[in-house]
Amino acid sequence: MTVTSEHATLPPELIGTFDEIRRRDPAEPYFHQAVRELLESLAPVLTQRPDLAASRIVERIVEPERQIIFRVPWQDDSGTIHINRGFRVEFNSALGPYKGGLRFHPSVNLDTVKFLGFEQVFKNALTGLNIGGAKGGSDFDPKGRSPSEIMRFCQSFMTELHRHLGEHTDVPAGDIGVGEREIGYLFGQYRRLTNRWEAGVLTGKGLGWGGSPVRKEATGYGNVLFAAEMLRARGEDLDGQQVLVSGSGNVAIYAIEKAQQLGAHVLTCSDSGGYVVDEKGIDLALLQQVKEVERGRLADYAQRRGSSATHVPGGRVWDVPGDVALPSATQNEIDADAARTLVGNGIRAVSEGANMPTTPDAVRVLREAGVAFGPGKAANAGGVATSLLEMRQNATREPWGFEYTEQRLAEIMGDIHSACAATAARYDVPGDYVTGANIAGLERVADAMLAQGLV
Ligand SMILES: NC(=O)C1=CN([C@@H]2O[C@H](COP(=O)(O)OP(=O)(O)OC[C@H]3O[C@@H](n4cnc5c(N)ncnc54)[C@H](O)[C@@H]3O)[C@@H](O)[C@H]2O)C=CC1
Ligand SMILES: O=C(O)CCC(=O)C(=O)O
Repeated sequence: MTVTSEHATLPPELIGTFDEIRRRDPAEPYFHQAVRELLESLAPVLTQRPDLAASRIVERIVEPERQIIFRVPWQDDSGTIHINRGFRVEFNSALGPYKGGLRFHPSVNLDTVKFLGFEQVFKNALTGLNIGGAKGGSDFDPKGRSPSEIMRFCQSFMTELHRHLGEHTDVPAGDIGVGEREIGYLFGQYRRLTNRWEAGVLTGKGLGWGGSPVRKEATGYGNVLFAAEMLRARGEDLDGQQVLVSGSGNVAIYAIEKAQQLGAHVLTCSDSGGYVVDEKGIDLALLQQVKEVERGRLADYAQRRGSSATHVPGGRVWDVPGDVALPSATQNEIDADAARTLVGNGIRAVSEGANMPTTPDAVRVLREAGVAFGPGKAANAGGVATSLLEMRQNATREPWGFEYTEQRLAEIMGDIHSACAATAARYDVPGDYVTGANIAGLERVADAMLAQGLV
């Protein structure tokens, strides 16, 4: 083994493990990035827990339990046949049934799904609940497709995937391009194929047929609650802060709502066509009308909002000065250059609503500048945690109210923040939420695996 500068940040005993991952799956850069980020945090726990190395827990944890790749044929409205590819990576079920969302986006490939599934394992462990980790999706592009095309695609996707699912086996939910509408089509097809009303097999369902209050809001709300906890630990709060949000989908919209409820001034949001800066603060009702109801573009928001809002085609929200950044669109959307701009503009906290939105170099820039940094596996865990609350309501057939469910979410986010902070302090890196989240998540999964024999 040749040790190179690329290995400098890895614990020496894990260099071989990391090289082996790259040798086996050389075309998976996102997965390598996610694994490296975890391994870089593990030196202190490996020193204190020699049982982990002896049982080769890290080598086992980086290998998915199962990867499913399948053909998804479907017909568009004009009768043309399309063939997409479907994926489900069932990464780890030591803590409970596989759990994690489905992403429909043309960029989806095995690498994307694998990195997301890997992150999901530790995120789900951090919730303190009994859920394993998985992720799935397809390279299907829903943009511009009619509702009946979306329905036919979902039906074809589920026709293959259903044999791998079950409320005690694997429970998907939404992610990019998959919301309540798509979950409805997927559930309908699952029910037809299995002849079972098995509500707990999918989460993110509609409220009238087994969904949970607050699931739709949970990821965005949870991320803002996590950011508020990080600020509180520094003697600050969100009231009056200038907040930058990227994205304008599910996570972004409900992050904006909760930040505004807590007194923040949300200046920005974005989509793949560009971003909006609104000096009066984002008008949530208008944003929801444009994005959730009309499924339109942000340029329409700026046009209808009047003089307070500017639409900037292309570009990035991170050039706008602000106090708190909530990246809520997609992976690697804050690079080192954007991070330096944020730091130069006086950013005080960055909390990841999206999965892996900050590149490793950018994370280093932020941490070295003393910015409070909430990694996605902790900060955006409110969505999956509320999915578990949905499954709980499905199992008992007892629906909860909005306020009660939101209170449970707030408690879970507070507990996740405390677990990360306490673990960071225990390993002599107080305030380092990355190390805290990685070690706390890994230890919970590892302990379950050790208790279950050679799994
Ligand atoms: N929906 C959920 O419960 C959870 C979602 N997440 C993560 O949050 C992020 C956003 O997901 P959702 O809001 O659910 O999806 P969504 O489909 O509702 O919205 C995605 C947003 O990101 C933007 N976007 C996507 N790809 C982009 C690209 N390549 N360039 C620029 N903008 C892009 C879209 O324009 C849209 O505004 C993803 O990283 C997802 O994995 C994390 C935890 C839970
Ligand atoms: O609610 C879920 O099961 C999964 C949410 C998700 O995909 C995520 O946390 O990234």
